[in-house]
Amino acid sequence: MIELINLTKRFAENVVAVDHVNLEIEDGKIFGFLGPNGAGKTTTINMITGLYKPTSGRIIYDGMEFQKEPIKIKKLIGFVPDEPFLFEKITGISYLNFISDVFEVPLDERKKRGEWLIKTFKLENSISNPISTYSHGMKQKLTLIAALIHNPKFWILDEPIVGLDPESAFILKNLMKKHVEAGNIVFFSTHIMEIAEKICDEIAIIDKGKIIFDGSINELRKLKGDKSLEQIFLEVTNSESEKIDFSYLD
Ligand SMILES: Nc1ncnc2c1ncn2[C@@H]1O[C@H](COP(=O)(O)OP(=O)(O)OP(=O)(O)O)[C@@H](O)[C@H]1O
Repeated sequence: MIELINLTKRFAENVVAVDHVNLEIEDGKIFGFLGPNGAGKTTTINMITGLYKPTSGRIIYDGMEFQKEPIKIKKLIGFVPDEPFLFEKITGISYLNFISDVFEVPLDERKKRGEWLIKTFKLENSISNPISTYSHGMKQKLTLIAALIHNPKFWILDEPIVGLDPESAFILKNLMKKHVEAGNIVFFSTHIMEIAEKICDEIAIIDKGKIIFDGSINELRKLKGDKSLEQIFLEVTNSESEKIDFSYLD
């Protein structure tokens, strides 16, 4: 379980990116984190993966306080950031070996799991090439493989589907489902409402740093009527998109 208690990040006196966020993510759930641009998704994800120190509040993984046991918890996390940091000069396989060393993945395990992931994401022909020669999507896939190579319980993925081709997106969605079937947790942010609608057991919508909805999509529909998630999202985030005068383009 992941618990966020009054989690807050203030970047400046008047910039509260994440404002007293309270969330509970149970084992066995795919949790979708939605919100408009600048809502606080990446800031929240950066705090729960240890990249940012919260201004206040608590982050608890399976009863362990993140601030007290960061190393132990980080070993349980597979993190895909919104902008991958990769070493361009080394090869894909050297990068995976480096990450496996950091996470102390035994040789036979990294070989088995690594080879399977490389094959599944169709990177066999490029894994021995320098990362600088990879396309954006190939870098995204390598980042995913590196995040999953130590078989972490908690997958924390910031916009993981952006940049993936339809086949890779399909594979990732199935990996996510399998992962939670085994009692683990997938926490991911997305702007793609169809994906959230299809695969999430639970969602939270954040807007201007505050959680404005937390529950299942069915619960959201009960509150807001039987509309598409996109319509409900635009409504609850007070989007003014319906007021845009597209006739300007005629
Ligand atoms: N390092 C920073 N310094 C100052 N302000 C920041 C910093 N990082 C984020 N912010 C501000 O915090 C708020 C939340 O940003 P965040 O990146 O978390 O949004 P997001 O929901 O991930 O947006 P997007 O969907 O565009 O990726 C924004 O107002 C942003 O300008």
